[in-house]
Amino acid sequence: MTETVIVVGAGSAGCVAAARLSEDPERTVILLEAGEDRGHEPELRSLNWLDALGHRDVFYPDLFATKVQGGEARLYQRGRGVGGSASTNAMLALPGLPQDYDGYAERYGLARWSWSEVQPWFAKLKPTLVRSTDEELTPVDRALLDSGTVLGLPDDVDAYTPEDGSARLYRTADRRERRSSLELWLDPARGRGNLVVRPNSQVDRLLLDGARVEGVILADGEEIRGDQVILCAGVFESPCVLMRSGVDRPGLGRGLQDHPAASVYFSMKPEHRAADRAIPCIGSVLRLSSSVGAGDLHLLPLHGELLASTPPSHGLLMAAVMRTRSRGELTLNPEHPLAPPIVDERMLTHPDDRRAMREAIDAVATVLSGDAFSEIVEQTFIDEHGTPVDALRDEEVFDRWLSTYVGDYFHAVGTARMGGADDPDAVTDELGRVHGLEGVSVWDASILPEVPSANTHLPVVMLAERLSAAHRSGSLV
Ligand SMILES: Cc1cc2nc3c(=O)[nH]c(=O)nc-3n(C[C@H](O)[C@H](O)[C@H](O)COP(=O)(O)OP(=O)(O)OC[C@H]3O[C@@H](n4cnc5c(N)ncnc54)[C@H](O)[C@@H]3O)c2cc1C
Repeated sequence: MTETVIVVGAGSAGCVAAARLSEDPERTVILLEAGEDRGHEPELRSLNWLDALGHRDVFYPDLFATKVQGGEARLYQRGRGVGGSASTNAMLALPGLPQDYDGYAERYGLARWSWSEVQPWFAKLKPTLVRSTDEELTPVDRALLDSGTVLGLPDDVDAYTPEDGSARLYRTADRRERRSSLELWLDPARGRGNLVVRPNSQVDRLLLDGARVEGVILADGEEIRGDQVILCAGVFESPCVLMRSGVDRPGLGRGLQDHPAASVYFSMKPEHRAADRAIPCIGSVLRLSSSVGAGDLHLLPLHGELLASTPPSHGLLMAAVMRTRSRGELTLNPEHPLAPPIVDERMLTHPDDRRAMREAIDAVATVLSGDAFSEIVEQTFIDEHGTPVDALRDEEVFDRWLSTYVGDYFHAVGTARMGGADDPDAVTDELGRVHGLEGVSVWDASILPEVPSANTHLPVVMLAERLSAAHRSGSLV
């Protein structure tokens, strides 16, 4: 054996990294995961995301985030266990827009992460996805697919292209079950003699000899030695492992971005109330542009029995701002450094983000009053008091509502971002190697410098695929 690589965290990125790196029989790969190995339980395989969402044992119970300044800290959903968030997410798969990646090149000097560089990698991932068929659409999906025209946009465009309009979603699934990082990458690799998968192994910090990393130290004190450590512990934990190891780059933990999202609920007319648990509960999206960005808003529908806190037999339209300028940060919990960090998202602090959200909610109201939704919707409401969506026309009501109800879209990135060594806010170089240390890299959502205009699983898989290839060849291809 010539090299031992320790991969920390078995989620979207870690499953890909461990599988790809262990293709070389000369390399030993040890995949360490804090949670259990239960990614094959039926709830996590189900095509209906609500089954996974209801399986609380596979989420971190104690990760909280303050969404907006002055607001309460609320639970942040994050998958825990082999499969990570890739086994608990809603399976929606989008690559993002050319301007997202061209922005990485322009604003952060990351020319090798421009759209022309990443597009071929997204093209290779497309055959692993399925696109919603007519049979898989809920009544709410069908109404949304007919609603682009209400906003002057085309209906039923291809979501994998940058065009605005209503679109059927692609999913990390086949026609029967989830097919994500665990199923497509890690499972086929598990029989290899040079790959060890260790659940219930939370990494505390790096094992260091000066600036040279020699392995990791687990929370129970066990030392595991290796030549390279690749952190894939996710946007909240990879920076914490570095912080607990004494890394103090100014940008570490800063630069956190997510998509702010807020939902308008509605009760359905009786003939549309039954949601079939077997079909995916989200099958479409409507992409549009605000006055501050192109393709920067998503309207996403959901149909079915949602959360315990909301009435059954209803649906919602969620408005999400997909290009954001606001940034938050995370810090270690001073009393319990091994517990989840303190997360302050500071969403909507930038006026453009607030303006984009205003326009997104106006678009929701317009769509809900169009013919397609009037056919199926009985009543709209924006809170537990049954306040109708029209109340949001008032700016004061709108701001109060946002401060209480705006959430994230589970798409956090940016807490250990890529950039040059002379860029004080950069934590890693363009290959994910941590500046100032030798032998440790970050390959997960933490290193994306801005949140792309997409649900983040597929961009993270693209990142891990590309960095795995670079690890083999020595440079980005
Ligand atoms: C509820 C939910 C719904 C989502 N829906 C979608 C969607 O539909 N489409 C989409 O594209 N994206 C979606 N996302 C976002 C997407 O899943 C994430 O962006 C992506 O999975 C992040 O990948 P990652 O590898 O960075 O982290 P993760 O997949 O979160 O993996 C990190 C792993 O590291 C482990 N870990 C953490 N700390 C340690 C430690 N110290 N030692 C060892 N292991 C550790 C964790 O337990 C976890 O398994 C959703 C996310 C959630 C939570």
